[in-house]
Amino acid sequence: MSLPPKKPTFKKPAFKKAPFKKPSPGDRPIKAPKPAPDESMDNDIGLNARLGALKLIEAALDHRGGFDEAGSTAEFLKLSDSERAFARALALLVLRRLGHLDHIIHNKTQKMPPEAVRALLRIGMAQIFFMQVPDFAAVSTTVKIAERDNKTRPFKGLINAILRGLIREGGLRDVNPKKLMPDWLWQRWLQTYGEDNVAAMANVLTEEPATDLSFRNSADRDRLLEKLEGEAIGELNMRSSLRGDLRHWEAYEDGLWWVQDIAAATPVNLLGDLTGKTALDVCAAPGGKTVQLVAKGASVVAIDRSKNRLKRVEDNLKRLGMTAEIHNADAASFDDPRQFDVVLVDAPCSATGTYRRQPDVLWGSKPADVAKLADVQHRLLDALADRVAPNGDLVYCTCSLEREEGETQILAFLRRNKAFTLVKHTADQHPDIPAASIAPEGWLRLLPHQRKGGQDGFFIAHLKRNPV
Ligand SMILES: C[S@@+](CC[C@H](N)C(=O)[O-])C[C@H]1O[C@@H](n2cnc3c(N)ncnc32)[C@H](O)[C@@H]1O
Repeated sequence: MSLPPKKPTFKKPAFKKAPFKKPSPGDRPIKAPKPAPDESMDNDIGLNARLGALKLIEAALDHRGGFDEAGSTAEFLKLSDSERAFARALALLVLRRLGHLDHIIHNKTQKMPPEAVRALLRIGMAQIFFMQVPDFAAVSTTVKIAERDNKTRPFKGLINAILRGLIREGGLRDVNPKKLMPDWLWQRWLQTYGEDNVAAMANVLTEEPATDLSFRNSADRDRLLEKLEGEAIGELNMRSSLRGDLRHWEAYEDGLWWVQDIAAATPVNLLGDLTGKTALDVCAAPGGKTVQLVAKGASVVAIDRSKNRLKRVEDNLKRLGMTAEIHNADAASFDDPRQFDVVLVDAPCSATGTYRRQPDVLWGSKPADVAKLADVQHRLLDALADRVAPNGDLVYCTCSLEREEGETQILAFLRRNKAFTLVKHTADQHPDIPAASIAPEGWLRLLPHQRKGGQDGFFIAHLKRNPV
């Protein structure tokens, strides 16, 4: 088949930068670490960053959570700030586009090359197509890394030829969305959500997610809209088009806002004013919803099983000048007889809904994870039901797109617990939530493509404990 005329279907995106601030980890796209003046492009600085990216990708593909583990090893932490930032940015781009990149490799080779060679081609292509890295640097560093290893050395000519050929072709062609994600997830979501939805959900991967912020009050949000280059997307929420180190963004030090995807902010947004009420946040870390509950006026008890992650709740509360009672405990066996006006169960889950920001969940998750986590959610719900005061609210949510962790879980809970009734939310009550994200049953099933610019995938059910 002959190629269409050289017409790139992809443009390197232009990003707005935060005013006059230094570059930061997570800032994308990013320049490759600069070579020292007397060194050629194959200097160790550039190579180390790319080798770091390869390690992150390998770990992410190996198992769930591998990306974060690899990012906290001593070896990775030895890299300089700019090398780490580059490595993370490159690895995330590869993971977001993995299906597409592998599809290109498949088309360009007669026989799929070994995994180590594919890994190199992926990082080369991601730099060429999506990063502000000069094409020659992307090619030469990739070939240089290939030369270092017996397994990849014989393929360095092939790598060089493929990457240069792609540069000559001038850009990426669109790809069937089915190629963008692992087949098992595509099939699963196809069954659950239908073809149009699953294709749109896959295409979300091709967009760079913006940063959403939650505020203590709408007056601060409105006042800061311009400075934070934001768009109001909820009563207390903003979508900012800024990039870069958010510690330098307006009012960060004043603790007026925190980063939180709009979907993640929605469970607490559903609750009204909580002044004078008590709230139990049982899977609290890193604390995004804890601080929302405090901001709404509740006295909050926050629990998390992970000591390390709980430290982040403490740090967040401190920065925002807020307080909560904190416990490091397993919520399923938390020995505390108190009942609360609000109990929030933001349960551990497969996190498949977070794939826009954490594309590693697509490739590290396995079908068996969902069943295991559904068991944990079941246990947590049963253990916590009695902590809800009569007439109190129980909000259950997961950042998962799997029914077993959402709809099925809540239907089963309601069958087991006659003391609870589902609160039916409607689109009329919530003009800020995409109407398609509110299910006829009254719970919320937020799909990533249902909001312009995307949102995390979430399931949210709001239950009321009946009065005695
Ligand atoms: C989805 S995250 C919570 C996110 C958090 N609510 C927020 O908005 O920032 C799930 C949390 O549940 C915690 N967790 C898992 N199992 C738990 C258990 N049995 N008891 C308490 N916390 C648990 C994990 O450590 C993790 O921090």
